[in-house]
Amino acid sequence: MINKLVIIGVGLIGGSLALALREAGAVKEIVGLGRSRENLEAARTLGIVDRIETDMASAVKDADVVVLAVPVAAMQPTLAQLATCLSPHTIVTDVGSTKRDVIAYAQQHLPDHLSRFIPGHPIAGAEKSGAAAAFADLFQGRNVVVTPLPENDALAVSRITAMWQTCGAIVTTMPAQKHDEIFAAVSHLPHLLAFALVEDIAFRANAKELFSYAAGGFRDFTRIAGSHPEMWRDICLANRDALIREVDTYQAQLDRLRDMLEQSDGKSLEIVFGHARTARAEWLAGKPDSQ
Ligand SMILES: NC(=O)C1=CN([C@@H]2O[C@H](COP(=O)(O)OP(=O)(O)OC[C@H]3O[C@@H](n4cnc5c(N)ncnc54)[C@H](O)[C@@H]3O)[C@@H](O)[C@H]2O)C=CC1
Ligand SMILES: O=C(O)C(=O)Cc1ccc(O)cc1
Repeated sequence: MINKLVIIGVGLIGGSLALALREAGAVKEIVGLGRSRENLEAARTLGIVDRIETDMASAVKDADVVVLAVPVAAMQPTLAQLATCLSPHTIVTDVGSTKRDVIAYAQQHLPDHLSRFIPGHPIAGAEKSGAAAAFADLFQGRNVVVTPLPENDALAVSRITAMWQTCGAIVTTMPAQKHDEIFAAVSHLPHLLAFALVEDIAFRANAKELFSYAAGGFRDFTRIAGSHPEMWRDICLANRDALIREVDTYQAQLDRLRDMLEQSDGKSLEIVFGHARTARAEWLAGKPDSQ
């Protein structure tokens, strides 16, 4: 049971966590803090938070758990502010999509609180944002990756693990470096590609005509280009070294396919498409559901 939970950034992820914990009866009081008054008011009206605060010190006073659910570049100023008013017993965790940068900010601003700063990343979400997009089931059956620090208190790690398990999530742990490399490949690269494809089509002279004929394949491939630009700017920059390596690898794959086209090498194209189709089917078959 969490007596006082503070969510900083009550958007899709912070709001969904609040709803899931409330639905599970695992929290007594939820306080919301954030940048946009309008979004916070919506969060209160929707029953996501019990009350909203504008002052960090009064928000986090005597909190058991503080969850940082702001875009990753906003983690630094948020941690700097938090450092001035955090109670020693409060456990702090984050939901950022990148982990090395957030950990570096925590090391910089909370050097004496690292035993209770537990880095985390729920692998669940959507292209929607804001409190109005939040829903309690978002984390059911989804993975949450925790990247513990050597300084972490074992009890604090188990409390954050239990918090996510209460939301129906499956918690795994790994080093932050490995986390950032994995998500560069399977999350950050696909988002970059989706944005790039839509950008490429949208600014052609005949864009309107092209879009008018785009069908389900285009919609599926580009769904994530509907994601929040500020959030994805921050993620791509925070993980730019790993993401650049993935862009280069993908570029090499495109060059390979381009050569096959130039050579009219249908046999090789079919082999690549076949491998990809089988690999995708095997991946989907191993997942608990099809998201
Ligand atoms: N959207 C997704 O699918 C996923 C996002 N994440 C991570 O979760 C975090 C939050 O993302 P979402 O909930 O999707 O975004 P969101 O845009 O729905 O919510 C972010 C909230 O933070 C507030 N905010 C922004 N800058 C702030 C600042 N400087 N100070 C205080 N509040 C501020 C915004 O007003 C908004 O309410 C990000 O770090 C993101 O990388 C993690 C997993 C999935
Ligand atoms: O919309 C989708 O399919 C996503 O990929 C959601 C998502 C976005 C960011 C994350 O760090 C994790 C999951």
